[in-house]
Amino acid sequence: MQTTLSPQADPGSGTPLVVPARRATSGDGSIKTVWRLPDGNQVESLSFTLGDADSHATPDGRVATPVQESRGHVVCVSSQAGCNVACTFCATGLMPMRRNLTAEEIVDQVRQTRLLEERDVPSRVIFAGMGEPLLNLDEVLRAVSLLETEPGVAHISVSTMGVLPALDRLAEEAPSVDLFLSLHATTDEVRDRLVPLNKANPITDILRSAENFARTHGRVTDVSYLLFNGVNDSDADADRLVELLDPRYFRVQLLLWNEVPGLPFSRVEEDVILRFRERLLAGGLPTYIMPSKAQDIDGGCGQMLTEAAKEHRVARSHKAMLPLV
Ligand SMILES: C[S@@+](CC[C@H](N)C(=O)[O-])C[C@H]1O[C@@H](n2cnc3c(N)ncnc32)[C@H](O)[C@@H]1O
Ligand code: SF4
Repeated sequence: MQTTLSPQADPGSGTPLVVPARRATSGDGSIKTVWRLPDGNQVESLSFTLGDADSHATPDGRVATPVQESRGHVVCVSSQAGCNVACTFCATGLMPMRRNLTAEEIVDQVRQTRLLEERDVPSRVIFAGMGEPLLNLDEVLRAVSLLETEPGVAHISVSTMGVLPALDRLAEEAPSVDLFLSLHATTDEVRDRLVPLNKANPITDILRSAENFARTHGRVTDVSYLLFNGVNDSDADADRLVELLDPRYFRVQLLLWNEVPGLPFSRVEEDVILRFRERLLAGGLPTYIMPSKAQDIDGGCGQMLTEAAKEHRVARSHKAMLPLV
């Protein structure tokens, strides 16, 4: 269900920096909001609940919730309007990079979500909406310190493609943050084609930095792995992942791709993701499947702003760059 909203001022905290332009509620209860920024740019956030049904067994029989130890309400915020990393599978990557968000605009996505939604305050905020947080690190670090004192926010996570040396700076300056590293490939050859900044930040380098992050913080790093049909879903990929990741420092969250029309990828079937998970578990690597949220309302980052994406699809020529499948 999608609704168009008029901007509303919040009498409690002055004029909001982000105002809801559109909202859509999924059958699974997730809510996607398109926020209008003061200069007219737009970004998206997603709020959802993690429950027991979203938990998965680890190799030793323990149960791990997908977003570290947090259950409850999660708000996924944007840190940039657009993203110039231009990952070849991502709707946001198809858009032009407009600008970095300020720390206040990032935090206001959480505050305004709390005001709009009649549910508990978010227990976790995750920087996994539009944009690459490490390419807006100063503002993201300021936002993290503001969120640390925000009512009800118990956990803060940053999801990144891995940008060096910004990742090392995040480890040093944000000890409260949990890290999600978006890996999505087990060889540089494949990752170069999925994530253009891999050429400057190859797998070995970002994993070394992420391992250091986990050691420094005393918490495991979650490695996000999106499965693409015929691209990165083989048994050999699973075995390479086991070789690459030390289970003392990493665990894997497997994800299904939200289809973005026009992009040359396809989502794997459920039996493939289950087989892949079993192979990682057999190799001793803690692994869980992150349930897809908001499938019925274009839940993937940037997907509600796909009109903008379509305009720029031809100009960015992803297909020409990427004869992957
Ligand atoms: C949108 S990104 C934002 C944070 C950061 N830029 C990153 O890439 O980790 C958050 C996660 O969503 C994933 N993602 C992007 N497009 C997706 C899609 N269409 N379906 C599922 N996940 C997607 C990314 O790979 C990443 O793991
Ligand atoms: S996946 Fe992340 S880094 Fe890549 S284009 Fe999308 S938002 Fe940017």
